[in-house]
Amino acid sequence: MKICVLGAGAWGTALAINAAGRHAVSLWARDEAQSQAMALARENTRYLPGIPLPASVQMCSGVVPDAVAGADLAIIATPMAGLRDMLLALRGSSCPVAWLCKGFEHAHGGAEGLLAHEIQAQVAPGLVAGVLSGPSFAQEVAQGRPTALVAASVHAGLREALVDAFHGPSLRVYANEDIVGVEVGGAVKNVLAIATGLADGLALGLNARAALITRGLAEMTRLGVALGARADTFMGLSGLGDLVLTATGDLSRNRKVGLLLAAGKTLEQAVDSLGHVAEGVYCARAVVQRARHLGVEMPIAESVVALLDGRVRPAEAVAELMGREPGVERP
Ligand SMILES: NC(=O)c1ccc[n+]([C@@H]2O[C@H](COP(=O)([O-])OP(=O)(O)OC[C@H]3O[C@@H](n4cnc5c(N)ncnc54)[C@H](O)[C@@H]3O)[C@@H](O)[C@H]2O)c1
Ligand SMILES: O=P(O)(O)OC[C@H](O)CO
Repeated sequence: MKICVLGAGAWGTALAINAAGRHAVSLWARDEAQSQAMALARENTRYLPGIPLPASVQMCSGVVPDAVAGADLAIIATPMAGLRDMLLALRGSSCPVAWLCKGFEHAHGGAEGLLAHEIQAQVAPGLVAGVLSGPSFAQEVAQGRPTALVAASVHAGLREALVDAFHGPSLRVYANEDIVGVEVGGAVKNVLAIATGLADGLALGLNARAALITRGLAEMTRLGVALGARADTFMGLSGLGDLVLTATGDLSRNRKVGLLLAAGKTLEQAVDSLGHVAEGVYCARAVVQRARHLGVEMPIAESVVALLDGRVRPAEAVAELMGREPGVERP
């Protein structure tokens, strides 16, 4: 199969490396200089240092439709901020497309922040498209360490193409029809990982971490179901699986943001120090906005937004959550 990966950040590079032994893989970088440097060094020194780029991965840059010409599958590996433009560039293409981004689009003006498949329905409804998600740190996938992903789409052909493309000795790819649930899980876990990082940074203890993960899963499920997802999707890889990984794994950029805020860094300092995107920072407001619109209660996500907006300090966010009225346990 010919696979074109659009975006040479950590995750696009890792998946290109993983698939290279089994498929013809090209890796597109928007910055031509970065593309040339990677072709020369056979390494992504900026986003995935220390991991060799197989000789068979072809680096490219330039016009997107030219890059995907002749490909059997295009993978959009940009952050959510780049997805709309990428889909616009691919509008009219007959190549099946999957995105890897996890978030809601940053809400602009009065408009609501959209999930990836909602953006696609708006700007490129004719594409055969879907998402590849699940608990996966780029570094581990690039090193060939065992990982399980989920391929979600309403198109059976796209789900099968993603399994054919990436299922292999170190990657298991499960198919799922519930694209809404898979995307909501991937987006909301990033916001919750900021909360867990914060709690761990404040040394609140393991009980607090477990409480945040469990009640966070309930928030994620409530929002997802209100948006049309199946509740059981949140018990799967893109729900509980990715939440546990991101909330507890120190490779997570979103968790790091929480840890840094707890250590007294400003949001700007925290984000600048990462060198990578932390999608939770950009989609937390959209999560809360969509939840409010649907009448869904998301107190943990609300606290994360208050913190990111500078309306409360870390200790105040915790006090606010603990001071809520007692309630009945339900998802
Ligand atoms: N890194 C991971 O472990 C991982 C795993 C699963 C999913 N994801 C998701 O994949 C997406 C990409 O993450 P990443 O880790 O590769 O990010 P990264 O920060 O490592 O790299 C981002 C890449 O996108 C490019 N980029 C940035 N803004 C862009 C824009 N507006 N338009 C086009 N290109 C742009 C950058 O030049 C860079 O090549 C995110 O949504 C992330 O949540 C990441
Ligand atoms: O580093 P993070 O927090 O963006 O998380 C990376 C992946 O989404 C984990 O599945």
